[in-house]
Amino acid sequence: MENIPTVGLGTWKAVPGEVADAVKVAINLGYRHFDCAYLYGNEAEVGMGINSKIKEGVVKREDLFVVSKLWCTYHKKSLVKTACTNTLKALNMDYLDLYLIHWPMGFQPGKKDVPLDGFGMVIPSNTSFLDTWEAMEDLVTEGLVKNLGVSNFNHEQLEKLLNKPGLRFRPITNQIECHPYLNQKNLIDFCHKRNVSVTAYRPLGGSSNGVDLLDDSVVRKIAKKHGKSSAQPNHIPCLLNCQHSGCPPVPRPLPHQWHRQPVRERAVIKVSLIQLFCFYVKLSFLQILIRFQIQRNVIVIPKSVTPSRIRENFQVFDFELTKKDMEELLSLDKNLRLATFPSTENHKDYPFHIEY
Ligand SMILES: NC(=O)C1=CN([C@@H]2O[C@H](COP(=O)(O)OP(=O)(O)OC[C@H]3O[C@@H](n4cnc5c(N)ncnc54)[C@H](OP(=O)(O)O)[C@@H]3O)[C@@H](O)[C@H]2O)C=CC1
Ligand SMILES: O=C1CO[C@H](CO)[C@@H](O)[C@@H]1O
Repeated sequence: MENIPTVGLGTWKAVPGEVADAVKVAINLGYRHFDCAYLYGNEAEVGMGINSKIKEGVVKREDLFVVSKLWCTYHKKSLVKTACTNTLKALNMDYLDLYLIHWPMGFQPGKKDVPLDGFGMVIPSNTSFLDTWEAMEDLVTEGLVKNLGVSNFNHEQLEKLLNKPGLRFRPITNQIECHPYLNQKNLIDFCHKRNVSVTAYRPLGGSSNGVDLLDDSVVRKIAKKHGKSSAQPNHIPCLLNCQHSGCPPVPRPLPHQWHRQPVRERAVIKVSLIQLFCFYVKLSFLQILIRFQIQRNVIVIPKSVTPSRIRENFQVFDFELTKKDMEELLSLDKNLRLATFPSTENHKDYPFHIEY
């Protein structure tokens, strides 16, 4: 079983036109894991970003860990290979490192990704994820995919899959929503006990209809406490270019001295410095949420198309949360699930009717 790089780049809602550049920036910064899906409608652009870095010689294909997901309208055994080859064509790649069943629920095949009935509820297919898994296993045998996994599976569904008679390949991960307001402790414990890793999606509160975890006082407190904030002044360019004790050192002799600036100008500069400082500290708040997952042995795939954030989200290996920080973050749980997929609630395989 291959190791999945701990921090990957999420690509949901990363629009074509932005995402190829984001991927390139990420590769330059050291990201090696990319989380894609047919559903996100941007695999061709993600592939362009990755392939251009391979062409430049910055990375080799084998250095990367590219993940995609089988959408629900392709659960019929006869459609699984078509779905996978379409994804490979879009990405312009020969193989995937990991292919996930995106949801345990199969939908009626067709042009609509989420086919709905007159009541606005999803039209299911008569498939079972155990059968779908067999077709997924064929993809490994045929060399199109290196590893298999699942996403949005509850513990009973995962257990059922692990106990499937004649299982040829085990799922290596369960990709699930996970952040301090839905910490998934029980499901994570369950997966880890069965040697299935967990990948946290929406780790920062989500790309769409999310929660603002920056507003949480505990998250803010822990983030402030960690060197991230005290390290920030080094990143702040000195607006005055002076050597006043409150400013970071600058490399060359200075034309202007802080104490010689007019009072009004000093006030304006102070405000700018504070704003800049807050900007950086705010960014660092979210690093805490990524670090939180890493320290729980959970793989994490924050999404960003903003270069400074892509960088920030990867700078999470130079500090450690204490046991108390971890406990405090865990205590924030309020079972707040963001990705509830309400139109699928009546589906026989809807995963969220049981506790975990
Ligand atoms: N298996 C599944 O069913 C699901 C899988 N996923 C996967 O998980 C990934 C991550 O989840 P996602 O829903 O995207 O949400 P995230 O929790 O990763 O949050 C992404 C949002 O946070 C912003 N952001 C990122 N970094 C920072 C930062 N340092 N400071 C401030 N804001 C920041 C992004 O903005 P911007 O881009 O503008 O910088 C974006 O709006 C998805 O992209 C997808 O790959 C997601 C949902 C379901
Ligand atoms: O990956 C995904 C992106 O988010 C969607 C809405 O929550 C999910 O349905 C989907 O699984």
